[in-house]
Amino acid sequence: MSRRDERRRRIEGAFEEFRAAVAAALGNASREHRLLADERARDMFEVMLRGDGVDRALDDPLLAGALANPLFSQQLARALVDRVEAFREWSEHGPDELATLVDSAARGPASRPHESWLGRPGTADGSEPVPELWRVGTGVVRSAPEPRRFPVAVPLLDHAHLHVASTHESRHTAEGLVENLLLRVLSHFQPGLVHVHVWDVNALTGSLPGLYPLTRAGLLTVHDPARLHELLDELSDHIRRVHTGVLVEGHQSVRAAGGRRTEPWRVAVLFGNRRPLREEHQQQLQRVARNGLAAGIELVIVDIPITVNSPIETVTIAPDQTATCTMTGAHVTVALDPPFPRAAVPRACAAIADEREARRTRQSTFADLLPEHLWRESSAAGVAAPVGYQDGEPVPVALGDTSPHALIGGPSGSGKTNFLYAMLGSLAARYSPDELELYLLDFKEGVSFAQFAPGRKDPTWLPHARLVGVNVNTDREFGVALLAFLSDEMRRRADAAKRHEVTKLEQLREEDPTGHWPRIVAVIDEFQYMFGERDPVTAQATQLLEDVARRGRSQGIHLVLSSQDVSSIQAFWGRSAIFEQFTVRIALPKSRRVLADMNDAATELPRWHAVVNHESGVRPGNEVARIPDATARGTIDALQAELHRRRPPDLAEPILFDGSKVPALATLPDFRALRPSDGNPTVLLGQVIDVAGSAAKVRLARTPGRNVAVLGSIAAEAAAVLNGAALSLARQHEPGEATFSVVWLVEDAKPFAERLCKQLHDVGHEAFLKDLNDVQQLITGTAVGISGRMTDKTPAPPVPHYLVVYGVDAAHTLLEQKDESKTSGVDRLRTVLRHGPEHRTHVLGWWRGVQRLKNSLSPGAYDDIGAWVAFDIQGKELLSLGPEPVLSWSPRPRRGLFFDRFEHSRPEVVIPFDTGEEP
Ligand SMILES: Nc1ncnc2c1ncn2[C@@H]1O[C@H](COP(=O)(O)OP(=O)(O)OP(=O)(O)O)[C@@H](O)[C@H]1O
Repeated sequence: MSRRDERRRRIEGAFEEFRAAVAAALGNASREHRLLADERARDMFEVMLRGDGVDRALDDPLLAGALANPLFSQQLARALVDRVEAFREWSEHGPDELATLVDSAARGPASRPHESWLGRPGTADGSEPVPELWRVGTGVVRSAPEPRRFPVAVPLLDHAHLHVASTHESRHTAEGLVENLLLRVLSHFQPGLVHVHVWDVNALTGSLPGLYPLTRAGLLTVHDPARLHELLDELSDHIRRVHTGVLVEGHQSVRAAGGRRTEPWRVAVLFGNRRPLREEHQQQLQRVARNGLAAGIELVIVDIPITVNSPIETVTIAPDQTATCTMTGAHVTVALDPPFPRAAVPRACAAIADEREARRTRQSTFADLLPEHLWRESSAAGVAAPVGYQDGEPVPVALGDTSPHALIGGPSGSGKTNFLYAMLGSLAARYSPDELELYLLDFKEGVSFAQFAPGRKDPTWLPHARLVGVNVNTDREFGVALLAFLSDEMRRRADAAKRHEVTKLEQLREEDPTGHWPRIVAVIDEFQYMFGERDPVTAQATQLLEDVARRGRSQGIHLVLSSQDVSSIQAFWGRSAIFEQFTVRIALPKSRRVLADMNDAATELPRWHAVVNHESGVRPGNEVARIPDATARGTIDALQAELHRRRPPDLAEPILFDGSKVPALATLPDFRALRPSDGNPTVLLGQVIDVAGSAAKVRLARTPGRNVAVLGSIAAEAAAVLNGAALSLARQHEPGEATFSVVWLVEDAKPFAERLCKQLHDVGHEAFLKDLNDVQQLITGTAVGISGRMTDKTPAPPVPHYLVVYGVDAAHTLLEQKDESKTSGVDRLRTVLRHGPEHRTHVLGWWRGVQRLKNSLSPGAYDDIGAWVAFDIQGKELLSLGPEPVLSWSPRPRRGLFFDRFEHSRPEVVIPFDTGEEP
């Protein structure tokens, strides 16, 4: 081998070595690199797997290779285990919990299989909670490791509208879904409680054919494709009417008003073609959607792109007929229930229509007005109750802040009293006496409200009644008294509200939850009597009526005025401030002027019907109702018996004001409250006309003028006042502490005087019966005694002395005679009248007329008679003794006019007492 070859071989060898060394080095690096790359690929795979979710990864074709690669099998296995773990809670409990939830929130036809209800009309009357959910199909969580099925249901009526979006391929599934839902709803409630409207942009007929039998019962209306505006107008009108009629302020929806539902639901189904509606329709539909739920309007919008600003549930149906809905979210695939059997649907609808017709033609009774459960409603926001029915639907009357007062008109015999009974019964059954108080006054000759107070035949009474006035037709003052009472109560409530820094009763009730703040409904039947004359009573009544009508609404005080003929009531129509407040108008057949001028609905009204209008009588507010018989036996009387039985044990009986009754002195609270005392005694002269039934009082102070005169020709009337006065004085003195001189100067009065003496003796007092023979001596003796005390510098304390004199004027001739000191009896009487009161000597005298009083006393002496009660004397005769308002007084049987110069600016009417057994 040459040296050259040798070197080459060595070089090559060295290179070989180098290459081997380099190769070895490079081989190491590449292995390292491969390992690193594998690790990184595994990490990235895991990130992808978990980031997008195992399910999506499993379905992703781009990842198919990676998923099959054994390199990643560990990561895949770990992610699958974790997924099962994550779903464990859901898989074990979720579907079952959902099933239970749907079961409880969607009772009966709302979720049960159709076999158990389809074809049987529903019974729910809306007073029970309405199902919150309605079943549409079965759902499954696509990604769950073990796909378990659960029922899917959506909220409807009162809770949410429904939007269904389908494709051309799935439209028939959408129609099936809508039909199923409508059948569930229609079959849950009593026929008539749900009305369906259908509008289809593409078809006059054709959509939802299975429901057509409902048309004949008026439960399905199919609208012309070209007339969507008519349907939308109808729905808008309905919302407005419900808002003014049934939704008294604060009632959030029709479901709150009056227990049993008073308004049917209206379900409007609109089928579109996936193109937007015209702009104006779009806007109107949005308005209906916004305000409809509270008014009982449910929109089912199919394939109309629209956004609405109110709760709405969306079901989206894919071309493969699977659906998703907003209720369950994007991960749940819903298999919608198949349509109910073709033949069964029209049969079921026919059954509903038949039942509805049967209900409509059936005469509704008083019992139908009553709720299933008594006394469940709250009057915080107002009161509402059905008063009758129209086509089987209840027609309510609502009184609240927005419809504060009601005016009822109807000629005699048209059923006004019956209407009032129906209304009062329906209200009293819903609201407990703690929620509602009734003040009932009847100016009719009859005694229509008497039955609400305890009577001899029927001792039960209506627990809500706080006052019942009957036979008040001649006492218009009682109307004034009631209005004055309401006005005072209104002020009391306003003050309480102010203290709590609120303005309305509803807020006051919230602020003062333990307070007793019921709504007050005051009914005045034949109220026009109050305004019958041009006199101070009418003036006062008008002023008070205006006060209560304007300000009662926010204090929960509501007036219901009824009359045979309201057309001529000046106080009413002449004062817009009054009648504008009477937004509820109820017109019975042939009534005039109760409704607005152009609204003649009452003329056509059949017997026993009423137009109920909550919009001040304008035509669109008309609702016609047939009023059931509420007067027959077993109606209002039976309800009253039941309510009476349930009354709270400490509830007082209503005050009964019976104009034909004579108040008994002995039982009068004001009389029983009298006790001996050191102060000035008070005489009770009769009962004034007020809500409390209080007595007319005169305080016998030790000042001039504290004598009392009775003026009139009838001894019995005079005696009722004088004896009542004397007996009330007797209660205020210990026996023997006062002297009573009882003098009869006319024969008619003798028995009354004798009886008074006996009654005074019976209670331990000294009473001296005197007559014409003794009168001169009595007057002289008394006058001399008084004069003596006046000159005496240190007189003994005076002994109270009451001279009860019947027929003072009869002694005039006798008293005109002068005695040895040249002083006449008339002068002595004057001394007694003038100076007696300061020395506790008071005259309670009867003069048989104003002229006789004037004749028997010198002119200045009239001033010494500070208080008087006049009976059969015309007002103008009394003008010399009292203020100008006496002029309007015309005497009436068993009523006196009372005036106390020290206390009154105007006289008051009094009812004389029954002071004990007749003589
Ligand atoms: N809805 C009704 N269904 C059956 N009978 C009725 C109905 N309404 C009233 N009646 C009967 O008609 C008669 C007259 O009714 P109601 O006394 O209510 O009339 P009114 O308008 O108050 O008459 P008036 O002013 O003369 O008393 C009564 O006998 C009553 O029972």
